[in-house]
This record gives sequence, C-alpha cells and structure tokens, in this order.
Amino acid sequence: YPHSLRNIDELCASIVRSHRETTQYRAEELQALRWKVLSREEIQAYQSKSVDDMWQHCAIRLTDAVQYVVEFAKHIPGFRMLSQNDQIALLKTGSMEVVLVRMCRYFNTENNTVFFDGKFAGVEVFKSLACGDLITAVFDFAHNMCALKLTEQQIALFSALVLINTERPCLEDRTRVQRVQRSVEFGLSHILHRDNQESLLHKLYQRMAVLRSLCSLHMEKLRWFSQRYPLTAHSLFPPLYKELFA
Ligand SMILES: COc1ccc2c(n1)CCN(C(C)=O)[C@H]2C(=O)Nc1ccc(OCc2ccccc2OC)cc1
Repeated sequence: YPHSLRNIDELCASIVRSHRETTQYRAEELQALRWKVLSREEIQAYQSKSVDDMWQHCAIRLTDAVQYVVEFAKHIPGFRMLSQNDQIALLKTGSMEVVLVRMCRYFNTENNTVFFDGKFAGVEVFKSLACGDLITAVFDFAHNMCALKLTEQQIALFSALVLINTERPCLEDRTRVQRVQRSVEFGLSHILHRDNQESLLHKLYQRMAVLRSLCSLHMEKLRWFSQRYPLTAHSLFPPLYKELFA
C-alpha cells in the first residue's frame, strides 16, 4: 500500500482521524438533540411544502453532508494519488453511500427518527417528497446499521471501503484503485480482528450490497424529480448535488 505509511496501524489511524475531522456534527451534540422531536405544527409545515420545495430543502442539507464526505475521501491514504477522473468517479457513486452509512450516527432507533434541520424527524415528515419507498428504505438502512453498534473507528474504515470500490463504472486505472481498496480492506479486517468482531465483516459486505440498491433508488427518484421539476433540479439544487447525482 502507499509508501507514506509504514504499517497498517498508521493507515487505520489516518482514516479514523480523517473521519473524526469530517463528521460535521459531534456525537455529543447529536446526543443532546436526540429527544428534540418536531411538534405537530412543525410536521404539518413540512407536509404542506410543495414537492419541489421539499426536494430542494433536503438536497441542500444532504449536500452539506456530501461536502464532508468529499473532505473525508481526500485524506484516505492513496485516494489523492488516483487520477482526478478516478477520484470523481469514486465520489460520484460513493459519496451518497457514505452519507447513508454515516446517517446511522444521526438516527434514534428508539423512536425511529433521523436528525433533520436541527431536530429529529420521523418518516411522515418527508411525505411531500412523494417518494415514500426511498425514505422507508433510508430509515430501514439506518436502523439496521445502528443495530450493528459500530464504533466510530469501524464506521471510519467501513466508509473508506464503501468509497474505494473498484467496481465503480468508468474507472481509468482499476489496478491503482484496487491497491488502495486492498489496503483499506486490510485495515478494516485488522481493526475488526483487534475488536474481536470478525463476524461483522460478512455483515458489512452484505450492507454494501443493500447500499448500492438504496443509492440506485435515490438516483431513480432524482431522475423522476428532475423530469417533473426541471427548473428546480437544474437551477435551484446545489451545484455539487447536480454534479454528483444528476
Ligand atoms: C451524514 O448523515 C447525515 C444525516 C442527517 C443529516 C446530515 N447528515 C446533514 C445535516 N442534516 C441536516 C442539516 O438536516 C441532516 C439531514 O440532511 N437530514 C436528512 C435529510 C434528508 C432526509 O430524507 C430525504 C432524503 C434522504 C435520502 C436521499 C434523498 C432525500 O431527499 C431528497 C432525511 C434526513
């Protein structure tokens, strides 16, 4: 793996450090907000938004999350040694997947709510998006990820593995991506072995398959939305959201 790292511990440490520095909200902050749920009026307000308004509202917030994932990716040892095109290709398909992995940190399994606009919201809040199947799938995924009770270090290494994926379409230099992927795989199994939780590895690979279908559902909904509301999708969505997902 990359010459700059003498051993696997250094690799894991740099990925964990990068994860910590790019988490946008600290676990303690989210813990304090955990029981701040929306009032009936606040829920009504979201539910009476128009479809395009609510989509724009969500796209702006999720784009914040995606920005932090881009920062995280840049500090994965070996990622910056890939060509620009390969870095974009990995982020194009992988950044929303990492947002969804990280979403488990923002999920309260006791009342099935997710952090949204400073409070915790249930599925019913997103009704006006008109894509209940996507939201249900997002909530189910977050719930299942929480059930694995991953540590921050395990989330960090798993996020890196989700991102550095040689099966992504239109990669120029698959062998170089493979070298980085191998080192991250080695890092993840190294810390799972250290945590005496090797059984998690198989489950995490299963979650990766679910993630892929979840993200293609997101792309499908986004295509449907952009056809119905071309103006909003093309001029009101954050440029990064369009660049990566449109
Ligand atoms: C890394 O993990 C997280 C988790 C939560 C949040 C963040 N980061 C950033 C900060 N944030 C804020 C400021 O609200 C949170 C957020 O965006 N919450 C949120 C947004 C949209 C949701 O469902 C709609 C939806 C889901 C999937 C795909 C498309 C979608 O709609 C088009 C649900 C929750």
